[in-house]
Amino acid sequence: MTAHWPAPFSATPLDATVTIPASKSLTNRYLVLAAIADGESRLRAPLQSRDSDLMIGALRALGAGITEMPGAGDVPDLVVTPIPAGFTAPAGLTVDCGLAGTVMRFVPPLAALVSGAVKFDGDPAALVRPMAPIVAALEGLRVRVEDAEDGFLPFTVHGTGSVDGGHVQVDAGGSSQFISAILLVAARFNTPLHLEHVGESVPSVDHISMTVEVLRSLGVVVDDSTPLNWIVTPGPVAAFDVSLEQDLSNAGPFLAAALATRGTVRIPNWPSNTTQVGDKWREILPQFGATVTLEDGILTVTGGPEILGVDISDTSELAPSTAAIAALASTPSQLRGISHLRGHETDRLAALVAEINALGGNAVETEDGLIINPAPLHGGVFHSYHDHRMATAGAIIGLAVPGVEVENIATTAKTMPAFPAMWAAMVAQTAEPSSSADNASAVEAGA
Ligand SMILES: O=C(O)C1=C[C@@H](OP(=O)(O)O)[C@@H](O)[C@H](O)C1
Ligand SMILES: C=C(OP(=O)(O)O)C(=O)O
Repeated sequence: MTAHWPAPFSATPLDATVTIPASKSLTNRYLVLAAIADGESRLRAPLQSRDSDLMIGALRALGAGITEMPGAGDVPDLVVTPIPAGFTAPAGLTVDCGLAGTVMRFVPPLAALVSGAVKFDGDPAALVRPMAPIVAALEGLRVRVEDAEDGFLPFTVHGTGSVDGGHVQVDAGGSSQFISAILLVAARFNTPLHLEHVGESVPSVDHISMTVEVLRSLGVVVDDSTPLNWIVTPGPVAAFDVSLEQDLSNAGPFLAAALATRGTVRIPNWPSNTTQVGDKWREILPQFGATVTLEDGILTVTGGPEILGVDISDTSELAPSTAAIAALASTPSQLRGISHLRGHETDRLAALVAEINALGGNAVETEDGLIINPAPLHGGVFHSYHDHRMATAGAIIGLAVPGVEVENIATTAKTMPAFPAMWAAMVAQTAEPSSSADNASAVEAGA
């Protein structure tokens, strides 16, 4: 059994500069689109992590050529040649989705565009994540999906090499990825796709906007003028050469560190214009009493003298970090509109309540989120549930509460394998202020 990770505690305010690896959501979208583009594409400084590795493995298995090439920095670029026309999946192919929502939702519609049977499987925790709407959408597009009656992985997609579009209804109340998945490949359908959401409200709508914006940037015509309806016109996906933005959602724990220690954390190269939901930290953190500035591309967050409670909706994948900050606040917080977190890497609402309360906190689950009341926290084990954002939530709390140990910190490899080293280096910058410039580059290198 791996030892628990003693979360670094900082009795003094941090003063640190951190650079974050590339966005998971952008890397995995661009990888899928490169696999169906009209020529060779290049991803510069992409994410290197378990989720991106799983996507690369899936796309290679489906016929795409993906090669590492030296990049401008430490991270190699990826050069992608698209899936050849008429590709047939090798007999017995199983795609390992791990625990990656972007792989288990985005790749099955792509498998429908090649010939042959492709089985999708994943980690034990992946086998309880909702998949029924993807299966229903594929079946609505007249794609045969085998063993999918229970609405979960594993199942097998029987592709015929082409998909006709048409009007498809999908209930994306459980995940925005059900919409993104179909939209991403729809330009390669034979006829226009009209995708319509039916059901309760769609979560994580920023991620759907990201999908639409990325598609448009590659010449795909998407009409989203009617709310909850998307029409995609068949046509080429233009081959591309993109530099990936850093992951602004994964910036969250580092920015939260400024609040947890009443210190300052700076992130250079913050994009001035982005589709990432993580840009919302600029709205969220001031509500907790932090000062946030964006000048010359440097995002600077300084924690206030105390953390104020918040009442906030639709934090999507930012919710675990937001809850961790709320657990350190001096007034109550309510997080709303995140019931779908029950279908993320784990049931995040139950997990956050269990782990915050195990440290002496006072968190309760509501129908659509969490209420977190102020309470003095103490040290103890913070369990991760194989969830990278649970692990980083434990790290945030551990900065302010001595004696927190995070179980399975290695699960951060899902989107940020260097997290433990980056976190230690961030804390070390403050411990040795005279060498802060050196430490800044160590953090940037993820050393
Ligand atoms: O499309 C994407 O890249 C994502 C969409 C969101 O999923 P949900 O809509 O299931 O929240 C988000 O939480 C996930 O981390 C990434
Ligand atoms: C929900 C998340 O991931 P996934 O892409 O696996 O859905 C997440 O990263 O917070």
